Amino acid sequence: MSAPLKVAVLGASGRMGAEAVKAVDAATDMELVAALGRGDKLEAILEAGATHVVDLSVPASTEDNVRFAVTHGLHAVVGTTGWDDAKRESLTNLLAENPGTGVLIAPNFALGSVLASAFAATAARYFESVEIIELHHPNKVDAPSGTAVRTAELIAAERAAAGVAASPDATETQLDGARGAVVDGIHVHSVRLRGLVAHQEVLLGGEGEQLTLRHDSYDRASFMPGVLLGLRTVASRPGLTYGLDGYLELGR
Ligand SMILES: NC(=O)C1=CN([C@@H]2O[C@H](COP(=O)(O)OP(=O)(O)OC[C@H]3O[C@@H](n4cnc5c(N)ncnc54)[C@H](OP(=O)(O)O)[C@@H]3O)[C@@H](O)[C@H]2O)C=CC1
Ligand SMILES: O=C(O)C1=N[C@H](C(=O)O)C[C@H](O)C1
Repeated sequence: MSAPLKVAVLGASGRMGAEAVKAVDAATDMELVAALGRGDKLEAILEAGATHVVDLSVPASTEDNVRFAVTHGLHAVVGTTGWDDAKRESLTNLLAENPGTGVLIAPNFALGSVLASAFAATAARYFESVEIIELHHPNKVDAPSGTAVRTAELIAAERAAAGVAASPDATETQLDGARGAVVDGIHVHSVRLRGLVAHQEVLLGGEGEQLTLRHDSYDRASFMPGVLLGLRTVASRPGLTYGLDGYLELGR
């Protein structure tokens, strides 16, 4: 049997971080060597001998955390939101200077969510209209969700490749925001409601019909198989992988 992966969790006291600490602790092929929160020195990861980092902190700190890990040759599995095109490009350049190091940025670790986004992208070329509704707990710090942004990107890419026109919309809005945010031409609506965890619907409309693809995370345990899959795979995938779909055989 190979030696256990030595894992450090960043954002360890948060909703997701605490769940990841439990999941890593319970995995027989992993050893939790550090659990860091706000204010802890990143050098503690090195002192603990970590080979892998899980970042589940906040958008304001995730870039510094991951760049620190990569600079020291540690593989990183990242669930924190806020990784826009410019930040991912800059990270790709840093990874080129540190060959052999892998980073997975996964907007959503739930396998059902990853599949739902892939199904939505496949379906999107066959429908005239498409919009996304994401629904989350009210303590979420950002909107739209990283998952919705990623889903919109995948849908837009498929529609562009198929030469599908923009969704029809003759609306003149009376109030700013009434039609949600627009990501790559796709309207995204964000709901924040007590009692929710993480949910998304992709609405696909055609003449006389609608297809709705909905995914629900009722518990943060739903994200843990994806976190563990990421940890087990990331070292064998040097460079940056954006989306857990990159590690799954989705037949696309
Ligand atoms: N990819 C996925 O599947 C999922 C991703 N997420 C994303 O993960 C992130 C965290 O979500 P959630 O757990 O709900 O948020 P929380 O606010 O519950 O947790 C974030 C934690 O990070 C801590 N923190 C702040 N700054 C730092 C730092 N510099 N280094 C280390 N830790 C720090 C916070 O401490 P303090 O409280 O003191 O600020 C807090 O404990 C979000 O971006 C969210 O969108 C969430 C669920 C699933
Ligand atoms: O903050 C959350 O809770 C979640 N964040 C991620 C996102 O922004 O997509 C993943 C999931 O939706 C839960």
